[in-house]
Amino acid sequence: TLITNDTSRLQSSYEYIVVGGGTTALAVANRLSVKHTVLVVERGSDQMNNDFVNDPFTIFGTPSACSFTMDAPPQVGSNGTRLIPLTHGGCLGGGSSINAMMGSRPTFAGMEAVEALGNPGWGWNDFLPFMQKSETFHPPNAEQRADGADYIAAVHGFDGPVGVSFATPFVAPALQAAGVNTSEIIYGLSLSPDLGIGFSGGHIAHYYYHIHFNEMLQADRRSSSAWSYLYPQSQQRSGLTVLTDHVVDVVSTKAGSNGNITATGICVQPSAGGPSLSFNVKREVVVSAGALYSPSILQRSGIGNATFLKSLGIKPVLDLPGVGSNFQDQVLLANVSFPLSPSANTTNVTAGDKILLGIVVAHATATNAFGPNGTEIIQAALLNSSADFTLSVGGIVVEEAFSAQAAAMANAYRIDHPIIELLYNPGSEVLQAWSLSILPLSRGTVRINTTDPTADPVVNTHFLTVDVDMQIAIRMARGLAQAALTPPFSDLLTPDALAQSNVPGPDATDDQVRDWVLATYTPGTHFVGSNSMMPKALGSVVSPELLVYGTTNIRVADASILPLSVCPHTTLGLYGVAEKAAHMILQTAGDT
Ligand SMILES: Cc1cc2nc3c(=O)[nH]c(=O)nc-3n(C[C@H](O)[C@H](O)[C@H](O)COP(=O)(O)OP(=O)(O)OC[C@H]3O[C@@H](n4cnc5c(N)ncnc54)[C@H](O)[C@@H]3O)c2cc1C
Repeated sequence: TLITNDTSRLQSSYEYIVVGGGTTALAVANRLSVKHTVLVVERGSDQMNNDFVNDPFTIFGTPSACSFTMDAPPQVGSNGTRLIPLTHGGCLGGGSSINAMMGSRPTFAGMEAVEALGNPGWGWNDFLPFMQKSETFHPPNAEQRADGADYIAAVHGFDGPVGVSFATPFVAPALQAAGVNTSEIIYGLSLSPDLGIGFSGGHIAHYYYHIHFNEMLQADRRSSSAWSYLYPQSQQRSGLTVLTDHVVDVVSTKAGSNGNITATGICVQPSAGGPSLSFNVKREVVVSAGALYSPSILQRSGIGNATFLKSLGIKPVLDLPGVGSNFQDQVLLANVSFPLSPSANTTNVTAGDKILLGIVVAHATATNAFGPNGTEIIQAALLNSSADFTLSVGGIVVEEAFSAQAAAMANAYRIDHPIIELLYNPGSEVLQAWSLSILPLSRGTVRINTTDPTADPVVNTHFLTVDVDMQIAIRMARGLAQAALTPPFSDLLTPDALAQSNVPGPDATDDQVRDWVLATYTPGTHFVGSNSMMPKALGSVVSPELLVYGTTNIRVADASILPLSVCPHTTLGLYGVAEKAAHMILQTAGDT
């Protein structure tokens, strides 16, 4: 594999061009380049030898050469005042080179909802084999099993590129045990044998991570898509060229006789500035720049809302109003730290210097979180939600997109999709409990405001603008307070830990909790949906084959295609998307 930032080493034409060198992109490129020439173009740099990026125990959130943040402007869902930071990965590996490596998957109920939105072939049973193809799962060893880890072999893969394993040794067994027991009490849940079984029903689980812990494979290294699909000796491809430090400006197209358009290549420029240059494509262009950037590339290429594009001086080649709409993310209550009791200051609780996030997690269903009628309460709230605000801001482009998604979500909750994730983090001075909403209904937009390819798009998140999302966020905050007051987790904290944390106590009114949520929440950083896969009549962008509607050979393969936020954490699901995308592309090429 040739990885370079020097364009003089490149050919002028490739069979496939992959736009972006991130999580999904490198997996797609790996599979296509077994038999075909492939060019990957990544805006960021190659950080292969950067130990800070590779080390899975680097303190999460520390800025790195791969970590970038843009701000969403203040809006209703942020009290009209706060900027909302949108952090993303910007080197080879993309988000997988900076993320917290928590290895969850979408659920059975979630993938059924995706399929029900007009996407045959995307239900759990069809999708699972693609997730399995991507992974080498490392079963827990005797020591980890003794501490509570378990797995179900039938749902895993054992010879894919991505290393997935429990931490070795278990990070902080005493905290994990406390987190399990407290979550059992708060949500009435029990320990699952494996969090990747598409679980129906809420559960508690010990997290596994996308980390190569295995000495034979790669010891203690982040299993980013770069370290899984690109760098290892076993993954070298003579047909694969990766151009770094170059930003893709547009996909060049020509019109066909039947009204469809066909990609002929791409136009790129050095990320640091300089003259543009073009590459031709013989077969397909795969846009994989992530949910924040893929819509921008389509928009610059003249694919999007024609009126909007004209307002920026861009000649529309395809009027596809859904490009950049249906953007969504979960809401994370993460500014929550509880002071550690001095008596609990042991590495069994604090994890010493090997801190990983979310070492134990509870996935609560609506019934677990809202009581015996929880599912009916949330279903009614979803089905009675008004589309007016979301339609007015462009979060959806046709009203039916909102009702169809609300109905698919309501059905997922009927099956028993989780609604809240509660997770516990170790630490030497404080312990953290965080809470993540999983399946929001609020929808935002990603739109360029300039044709400069190096500029960030404007992302209007519109988080928490649909009331059901706020109801869930309030329940999330209540769960955090309960955790701080419920033994055995509370036994690890100082007696005044809840007051010190600023989390509203049990006596706070819903209005007080709402205010705290609006002042405190951050994005889950699992951005999806901005080029959604749904029927075109719902104002969507790609078909179930991931082809951009109205094109013969432009596919999108990244988090932007997910119409719903069905993954508690996205990465392992996105490797499934990548494997499925590559399979469909190779089918079109007649290779499978
Ligand atoms: C801080 C953080 C923590 C997270 N923690 C977890 C976790 O614990 N577990 C989990 O499963 N998920 C986690 N995620 C989410 C997960 O990492 C992302 O959802 C996933 O990486 C997105 O993959 P993608 O392929 O859609 O896009 P990305 O991986 O973002 O790849 C897009 C790539 O395209 C490049 N690009 C963009 N525009 C252009 C252009 N014009 N030209 C060329 N290149 C371009 C970008 O530089 C980037 O490398 C986290 C994310 C963040 C940001």
